Amino acid sequence: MANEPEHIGQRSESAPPENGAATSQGEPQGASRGDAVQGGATAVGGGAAAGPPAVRIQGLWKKFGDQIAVNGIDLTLPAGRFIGLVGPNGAGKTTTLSMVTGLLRPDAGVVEIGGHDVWRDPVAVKSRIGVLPEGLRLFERLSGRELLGYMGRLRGLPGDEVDKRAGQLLDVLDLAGSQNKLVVDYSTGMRKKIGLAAALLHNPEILFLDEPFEGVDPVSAQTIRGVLERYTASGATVIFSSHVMELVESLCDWVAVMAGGRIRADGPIAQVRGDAPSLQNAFLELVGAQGRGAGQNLDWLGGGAR
Ligand SMILES: Nc1ncnc2c1ncn2[C@@H]1O[C@H](COP(=O)(O)OP(=O)(O)OP(=O)(O)O)[C@@H](O)[C@H]1O
Repeated sequence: MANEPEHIGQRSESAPPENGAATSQGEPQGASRGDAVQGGATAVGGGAAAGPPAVRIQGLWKKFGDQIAVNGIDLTLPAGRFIGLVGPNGAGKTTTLSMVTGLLRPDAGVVEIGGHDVWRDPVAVKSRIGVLPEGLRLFERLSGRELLGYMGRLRGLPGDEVDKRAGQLLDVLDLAGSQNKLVVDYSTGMRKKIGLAAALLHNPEILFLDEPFEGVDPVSAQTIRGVLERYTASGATVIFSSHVMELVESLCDWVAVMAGGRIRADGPIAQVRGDAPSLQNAFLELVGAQGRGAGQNLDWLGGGAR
């Protein structure tokens, strides 16, 4: 199990909750590389700050009908890191993040945030985390400024503190000019930014972001990046999912690779990258996509040659 020091080269997944998913235990574990580089638990003990890890996941399972979305994962993510959760479409990233942040109840498994059980101790957990979920639902009929005011009060912050923080976040995220516009009229990127501001308002210890850079222009991406780097420099933890490997490689110091509902590798970026020239190459190898054809069967496709 991931909570015990494991031998490198051995990733043991937990048993399924009942008999439902037993067949998956017999599936091939994907690239052997994944087995060789998993390093969450051992590396945490080997130098990260003392105290509980940011996230400890044990035997986490979720099925939707016959579809196993998350296949009994064990994962320990250290505190104070910039962590990327990567994986192909349908890997189980959003389902995992939803269960970790208390938005979706697992079929089985335990999740602890900063040593607190997400389902047994939700108040302690929710005061420590900020979340920018996928498909963020916002109060559309509030202005950006009103939304932050409301979220700040929900978090129990005094009104003048909410005003101060909201004003600063709106400025930094370049939303000050749109603060009185209704959220329903915000663009995709503006929604991401106001969602990020709402997630940061109470100064959480751990920030979970599902695809924070999707639909965000390069200038705003740079701004978000700066805010997140400043945030982690204070010792806080960012955990975000992404498909953009260059981004993960340049931003993160820790990565977990998911595919088919399982963790294929996790640990410091350099360790997961190994001898591969880039994280992208390592990723393709880990998820078994290396050498996948680029549409050779589409022999009819070639509009330019007409
Ligand atoms: N509410 C749901 N009902 C049925 N199946 C679901 C549901 N949510 C997720 N799934 C399935 O679970 C699997 C994992 O989906 P998930 O959204 O967690 O993947 P992901 O890694 O976030 O993918 P992407 O990168 O495309 O966003 C997929 O096969 C998906 O179809």
